[in-house]
Amino acid sequence: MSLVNLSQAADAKDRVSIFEMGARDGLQNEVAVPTAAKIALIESLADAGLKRIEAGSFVSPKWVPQMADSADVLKQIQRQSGVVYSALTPNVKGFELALDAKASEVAIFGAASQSFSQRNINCSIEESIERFIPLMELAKAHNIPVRGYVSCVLGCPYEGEIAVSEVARVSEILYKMGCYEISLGDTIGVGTPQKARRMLQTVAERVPMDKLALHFHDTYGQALANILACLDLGVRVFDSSVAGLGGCPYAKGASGNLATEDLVYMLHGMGLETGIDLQKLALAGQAISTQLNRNNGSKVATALLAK
Ligand SMILES: CC(C)(COP(=O)([O-])OP(=O)([O-])OC[C@H]1O[C@@H](n2cnc3c(N)ncnc32)[C@H](O)[C@@H]1OP(=O)([O-])[O-])[C@@H](O)C(=O)NCCC(=O)NCCSC(=O)C[C@@](C)(O)CC(=O)[O-]
Repeated sequence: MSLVNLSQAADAKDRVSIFEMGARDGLQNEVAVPTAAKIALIESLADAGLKRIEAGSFVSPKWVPQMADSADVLKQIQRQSGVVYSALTPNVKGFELALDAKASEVAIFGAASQSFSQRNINCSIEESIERFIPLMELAKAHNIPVRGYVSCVLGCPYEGEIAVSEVARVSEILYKMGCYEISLGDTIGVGTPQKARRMLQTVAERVPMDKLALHFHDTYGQALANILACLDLGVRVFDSSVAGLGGCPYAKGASGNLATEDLVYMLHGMGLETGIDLQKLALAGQAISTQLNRNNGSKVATALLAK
């Protein structure tokens, strides 16, 4: 049996939803990005047709100073109707700040690895779940949708291999707590196609496939292959980062998410719709790359803009 039923994936004229991570997952690792540049990035992403944009995070500014201006960013962006501007919130304090800044939705973030949980949010997996309970209650009371992340689904920078059963267990807990979607994060980008596929299949036994998203960092250049290997299982939500920005400050060596431009190019090539204008997206990625004085991490954008 072939790894991927490409014809089935390509025949499905359905839409794919992309959650853009550049302004949060991307910029959380970059020093001294002016607030105005973050705002310009987010506005240009919405102009390019992105409908789901993670705009910042309300975490401790001592832990992640790069995100300390998230309230200013969310308060100052010109919003487009139909676009979701979300923020990470690890606890009630973060949720209250996100609410005040009028985030359209928030995300809680847990992990399938105890060591990563401890390093990233200073508590065990079980303690993190306890912290999320009052946040979920508040979100429900305010009618704010909550997304859930599970990190280290294909490996941990501190523990190595992570059991897929543990990924499925944590995913199911977050889903049953009320997260409307669970994003499965290959935080350090070590996954390969068959592993990714097996992991998704196992999680989908406990959380419906249409409530799952894939969030693959591209450290080893496997992210696009992993997504391709998972597409025919029915997953239709992917997290990616314009110009391949980013990485996690608590996962040493982790590079950015898969570049959104590269993902969109592949999906369009397969006949799948994203609603994204690739040329505008490439220009948005180039602008922030120039601002950061770094090479554009998207091969597709580099090729398109060289024409
Ligand atoms: C979770 C905490 C806060 C626990 O940190 P802690 O030190 O255990 O928290 P605490 O409750 O003891 O509070 C300590 C201080 O932080 C403040 N504080 C407490 N909470 C907040 C808040 N929400 N916003 C602002 N300030 C906050 C609090 O007020 C206090 O201030 P002080 O009295 O010392 O001045 C900390 O560990 C933290 O901020 N971690 C953030 C880590 C992070 O942002 N990591 C990157 C994002 S996750 C990621 O990238 C992975 C993902 C999602 O993309 C998926 C993937 O790729 O796998």
